[in-house]
Amino acid sequence: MSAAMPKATAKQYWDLTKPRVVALIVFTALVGMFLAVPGLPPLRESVLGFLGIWLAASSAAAINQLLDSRIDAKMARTSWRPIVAGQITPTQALVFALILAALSMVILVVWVNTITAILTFASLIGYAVIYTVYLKRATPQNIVIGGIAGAAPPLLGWAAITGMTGEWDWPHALLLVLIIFVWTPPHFWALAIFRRADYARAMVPMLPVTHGVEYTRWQILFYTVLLVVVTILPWAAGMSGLFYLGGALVLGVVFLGYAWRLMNPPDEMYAMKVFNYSIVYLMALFAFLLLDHWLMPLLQPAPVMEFRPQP
Ligand code: HEM
Ligand SMILES: CC(C)=CCC/C(C)=C/CC/C(C)=C/COP(=O)(O)OP(=O)(O)O
Repeated sequence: MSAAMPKATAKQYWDLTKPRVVALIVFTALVGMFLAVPGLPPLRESVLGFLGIWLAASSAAAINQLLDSRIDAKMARTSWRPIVAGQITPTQALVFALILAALSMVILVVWVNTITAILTFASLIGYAVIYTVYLKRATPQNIVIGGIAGAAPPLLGWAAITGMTGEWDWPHALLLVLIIFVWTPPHFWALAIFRRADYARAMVPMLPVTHGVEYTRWQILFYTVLLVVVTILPWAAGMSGLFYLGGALVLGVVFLGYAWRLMNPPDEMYAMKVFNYSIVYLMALFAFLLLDHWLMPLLQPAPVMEFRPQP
């Protein structure tokens, strides 16, 4: 290895994959897997599907950092990242991301199914290329459109278990995608309000930069109301029970409280409180979906045995 080539550590490669974001992404994929069938999903498709989606999301995050390193260098929040800090070279990052993506595709095609591989690859391209290269730099609606890729994982998990067989219940899977899709704007714009100076310096047209903080707060409130409405749909569609509905409504009312308070916040840091809550919210909402899926059958009344007297 030449002197110019830094010796990157495992921790730096780990950071390249945005591990905490990806952890929540694969959790939503896991919930999609569990909701796809009654009882427990098959072990091979679950484990290898999970691994394939995790590798693809990690690869997408690494490509994002590779293509965004010039923007990341200009922002206080991201200037520590391994490519910006010179700990990992762009070539090393590219090779690493391509290995992860190739491993993911081999695992999904060989041991899971082709439709999951295709959808996962589309999500990878959607985030790493379409969002990062085009949308992020072009329009304040970047994260709304780009949010489709981040919202896809429950569908990927679902597809890993059912494939496109007769059991392929895509409308229910799409409800989970819709929830994350509508959740993304309040999640991201709360952070973007707090970090707007960073985005302005890096010339990234995020909503608080292009349309101001006041307008962004209204948009957050609008999407949070919409979020509470769409989180009722899994119950309305008969996919989840009252346990889920109760959890979703409590979580949703708290989120609405945060979004409402953000209209007139006590301090600058309040937007970060909303952002942090958005993460707890999504984690807890998907945990409710999962628990409800397991609890519902237990709460059903046992079938009444018909008693026939012996002749
Ligand atoms: C286009 C869609 C999205 C955008 C623009 C976005 C943006 C962001 C940004 C800028 C951060 C701060 C990251 C940092 O400082 O390193 C963040 C953090 C986070 N995001 Fe998102 N996000 C999106 C979608 C998602 C999705 C789909 C999930 C999971 C299902 C997610 C989960 C998280 C988590 C868990 C964190 C906290 C990471 C930490 O504490 O280090 N995000 N997001
Ligand atoms: C295959 C598959 C399931 C792909 C998932 C895609 C994925 C990893 C989505 C994460 C979304 C995210 C962190 C966006 C922020 O990017 P940013 O560039 O705006 O944020 P930054 O400024 O922190 O880099």
